[in-house]
Amino acid sequence: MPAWLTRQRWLLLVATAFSLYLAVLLVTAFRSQEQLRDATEARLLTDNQQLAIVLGDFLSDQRMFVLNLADSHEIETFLTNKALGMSMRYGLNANLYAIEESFRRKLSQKVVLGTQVYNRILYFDETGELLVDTTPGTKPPTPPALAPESGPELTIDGEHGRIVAATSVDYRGQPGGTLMTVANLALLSRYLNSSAQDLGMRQLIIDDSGRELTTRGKPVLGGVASPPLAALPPNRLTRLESMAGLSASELSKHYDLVLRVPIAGAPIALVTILPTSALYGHITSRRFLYFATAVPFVLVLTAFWYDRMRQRTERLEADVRESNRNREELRHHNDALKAEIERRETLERQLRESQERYRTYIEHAPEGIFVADATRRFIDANPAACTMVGFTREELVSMTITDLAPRGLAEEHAKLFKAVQRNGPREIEMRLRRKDDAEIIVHLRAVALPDGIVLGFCLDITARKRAEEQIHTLAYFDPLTGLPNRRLLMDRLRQAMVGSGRERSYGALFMLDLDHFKDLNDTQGHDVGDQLLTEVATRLTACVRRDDTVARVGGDEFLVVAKRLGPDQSTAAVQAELIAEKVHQALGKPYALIEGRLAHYSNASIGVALFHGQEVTIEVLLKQADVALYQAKNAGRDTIRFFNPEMQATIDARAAMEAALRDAIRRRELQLYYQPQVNRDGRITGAEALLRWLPPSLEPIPPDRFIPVAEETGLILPIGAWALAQGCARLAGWQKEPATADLTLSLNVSARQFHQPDFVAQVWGQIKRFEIDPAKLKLELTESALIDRVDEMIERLHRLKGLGVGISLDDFGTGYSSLSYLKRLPLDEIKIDQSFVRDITHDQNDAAIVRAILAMSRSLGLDVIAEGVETQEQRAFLLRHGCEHYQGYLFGRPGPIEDFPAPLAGHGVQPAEIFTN
Ligand SMILES: Nc1nc2c(ncn2[C@@H]2O[C@@H]3COP(=O)(O)O[C@H]4[C@@H](O)[C@H](n5cnc6c(=O)[nH]c(N)nc65)O[C@@H]4COP(=O)(O)O[C@H]3[C@H]2O)c(=O)[nH]1
Repeated sequence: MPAWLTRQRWLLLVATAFSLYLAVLLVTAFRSQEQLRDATEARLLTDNQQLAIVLGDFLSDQRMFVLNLADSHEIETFLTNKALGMSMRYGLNANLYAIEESFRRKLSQKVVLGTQVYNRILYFDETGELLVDTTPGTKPPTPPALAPESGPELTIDGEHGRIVAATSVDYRGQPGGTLMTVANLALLSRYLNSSAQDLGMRQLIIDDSGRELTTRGKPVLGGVASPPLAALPPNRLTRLESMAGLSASELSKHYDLVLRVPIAGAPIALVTILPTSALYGHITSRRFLYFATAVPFVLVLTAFWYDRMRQRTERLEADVRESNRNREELRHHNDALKAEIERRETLERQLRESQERYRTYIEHAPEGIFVADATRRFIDANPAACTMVGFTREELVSMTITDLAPRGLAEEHAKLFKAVQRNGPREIEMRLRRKDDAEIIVHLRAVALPDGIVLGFCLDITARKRAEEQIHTLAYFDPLTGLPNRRLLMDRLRQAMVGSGRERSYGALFMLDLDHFKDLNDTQGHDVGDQLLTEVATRLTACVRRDDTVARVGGDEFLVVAKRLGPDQSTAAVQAELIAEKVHQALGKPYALIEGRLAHYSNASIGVALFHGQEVTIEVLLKQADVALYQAKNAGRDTIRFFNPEMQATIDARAAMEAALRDAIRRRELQLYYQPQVNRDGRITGAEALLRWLPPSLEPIPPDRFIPVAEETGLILPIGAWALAQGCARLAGWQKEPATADLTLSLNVSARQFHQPDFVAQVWGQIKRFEIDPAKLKLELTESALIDRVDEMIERLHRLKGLGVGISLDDFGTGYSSLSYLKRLPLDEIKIDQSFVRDITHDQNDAAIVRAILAMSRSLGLDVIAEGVETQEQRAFLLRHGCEHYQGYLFGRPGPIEDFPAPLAGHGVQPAEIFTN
């Protein structure tokens, strides 16, 4: 079945076919019914015409009858006698009597349908006198004036219900009077179809005024003339409703059709009125047929219309569904669009706000912010940037980044710019040229943006850099000779030892001491002594290779580190001896002091210790050189001595020290001394706990002697743990008394102790154990404790800070820290080393270092405490330059807690047993 032939279509087709079939049937029926209708009408007409002929014949008989009477021999006899002059009395009356008798006979003879046709026969003479009357007694009708030779005249007298026929009597060309017959008008009704009434039809005869003359049964018109009936077109079936005057008449209530057939020879007509049903009752009504014919078409049309409507409805429904779906989609799209618009508006608003916010940040940012496009041309700069380089914003936007480069650095700046564009953010320190041609150092953070734009955040670190450089120079170089000082020497020596191990070659440490230098100083003064030291430095430097190190580590003490002396000990020893000899000779030459006016001869004692990698620690190596120097001096000065196995005795002494320390620990000969720390008003704010070895019946052994041994041997770990517990116990005691509750306690932590992985846990354990306020505990760390595994140590410091403990950086200035490194440490306090404080009032360098440290600490927001303050001058100097915390003999020496100023001494809490071995 094809797709288009759906169930509905199938039904439609069947309905159409059936309807067409029905239509054909109906048309056929319609046509046959029409024929039947025509035939019925024709028969009705024929019937009526035949009846009219019969009636016409009847009337014609009347004429003939009167004509025949006029020609009767009785009348002729009469007229002849009359013409002969016979008088009435004697003959004519007899003739008239004969006429009358003859007439009477004729009357009775003329019978139609069993009824006598004529009622009366009358004969008038030519004057109009009635001669013969078959029915005397009633008023005779008036004879009409007939023209001679004219035929008989027939008058229908509806009023009197008679048909009067009159003819003139002609006697040999002379008028012989008038003869009249009167017939019963009702006789005509006898001819009318009696069965018509049964069929619902009525037949009547009307005159030319429309008056009803005869009727069978009840009169139809009720005696009233109906002119429209008389005016009906003859022999045609006419609908009453179409006729003026009849359409609304009483007649039209019962009848629909009328047929008038004129009757020949008289002014009358036969009228048949009938209802449609009487004529067409057996014929299916045309309306029905129309209707029946129309039904299939209507059905088909309806079906088609229905199908169309159904299709349109389906289409409409589909459209509606589609449109609903579209509307739904549209609504979704609309909602999504609205949400998107709202989201974008919010974003735009946020963007605007954020742009304004960022613009404000940028405008007020302390950092200089430069923006350059892909061609390196500045397109924006904030006020801080303009201030930094001295150009206005308008001037800057007409410049490129290389215009800010100092002479010779343009290419480097351009390269950096390209590198940022290619590889992303860069952080670098660089130099810039100001408008006044001054150079500044900036810390630049450059980031690349889309479209090649580069954003640069600059911090002017010129002042800091200068201070740093100054600190560095002052901290690592001997200001008199320009040689590295002890700190730098230690660093170089450590590097040399590491390098020696890596390169598998020996190196040597030379320790020199000028013989009798003190004498020169004392006799000629410090200036001359300084001249000698400067010259010694020059000669020493000339004796060694460029990458060897010559350092001045004390008044007349010099150290030389020589590297790469050979792969084996003997070669190295030879090389070292050569160098020592060379030095010895160089230093032994005369010195022209005081501008050549004083010739001075000086010798040096030299101790040499070879090293190979890190077979011994740096401290041991120094000790070895020291021992060798000691030997040289003992040997009468001006000599060179190598450290040798015999010198091992000194080392052994160290081992003995370790053993003694172990015993001391066991015997609990260690004790914490407390040295007060004060503020600018001299009020005690806390104390530093310092370890003391107190052997019975001997002088206390200072920590400088036993702590290095403890560190080397690892004994510092239990000692440090004990000191921590002891310190916390002391703090707990202080916390109990209002007078001491605010005191802080600084505890020294050695590098080895700090490097223990569980160190933070140990500290926390003691804090919990003694329930102390962690903020009152300060841990003092030296820079050397933080040099290895920097990130891990910084993270550990952060965890300590997280406990609430304070962190103090001990011996500041003696280490190697750069400011940028220090910035990363979470410090609370910096402790200026006593070596700087000692000569602060008369040594410009130390004073400058201390000033720089104080300024730097201020900028980093750190507290500063100066240690080793012994004099009021030192305190005054420090106070003047912003140092507000002090520690030193001026305020109190380290001592047992009992010596601590009352009432601060009392109330200690004894920790439990501390030593495990
Ligand atoms: N000339 C002079 N010296 C002053 C003055 N004021 C204080 N001092 C001394 O300076 C040193 C300060 O301690 P430090 O720098 O931490 O230096 C300490 C510290 O590094 C270490 N040390 C002391 N106790 C401990 C401890 O419990 N554990 C660890 N790991 N090291 C400790 O031993 C070093 C030396 O300690 P001490 O001999 O007690 O020496 C102490 C102290 O007595 C002064 O006005 N003039």
